[in-house]
Amino acid sequence: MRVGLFSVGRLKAGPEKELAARYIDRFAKAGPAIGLELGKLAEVGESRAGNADTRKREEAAMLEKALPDGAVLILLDERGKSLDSPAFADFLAGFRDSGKRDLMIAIGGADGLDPALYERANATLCLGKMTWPHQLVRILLAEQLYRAVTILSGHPYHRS
Ligand SMILES: C[S@@+](CC[C@H](N)C(=O)[O-])C[C@H]1O[C@@H](n2cnc3c(N)ncnc32)[C@H](O)[C@@H]1O
Repeated sequence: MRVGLFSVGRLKAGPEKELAARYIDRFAKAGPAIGLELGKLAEVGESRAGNADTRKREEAAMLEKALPDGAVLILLDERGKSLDSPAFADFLAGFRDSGKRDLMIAIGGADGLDPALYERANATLCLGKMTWPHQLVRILLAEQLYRAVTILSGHPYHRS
């Protein structure tokens, strides 16, 4: 199964971009052995429309364009469901084992994600109850994807 990321807000060159890329690269290298491949990495700039509802609608339209046909859509939101790392690994493996070809995880911009996306999404997950900037969310998610692969493959990176 290909695991892609959609992010509103571009990462500038610097330590956040480097760290996110480091974990994405580790995920890309270790994932195929357990049936998880790196999918599409879609990064779009924040909409500049006049109000938050319009901005979120425009950003949601960009997400719809980037979504592969039939993809599982997972939203990240501080009000979402909290999973520990082994449960996140099982969550991914469940979609993989049910034969899904693509799964895309979406991170919103400063306004968050459009409400319509929550109806379309297969699940909404959180990385704790605090609100993080999208740059840090990208890093946290990338690390958890790599960690999930190590859990599923029995690699000692994750020690519970
Ligand atoms: C700065 S936050 C936007 C907060 C916005 N006020 C809202 O109501 O959603 C940018 C994005 O980072 C992600 N995010 C921030 N904190 C998170 C958390 N604790 N768990 C999961 N995702 C989070 C979400 O995708 C969010 O849309």
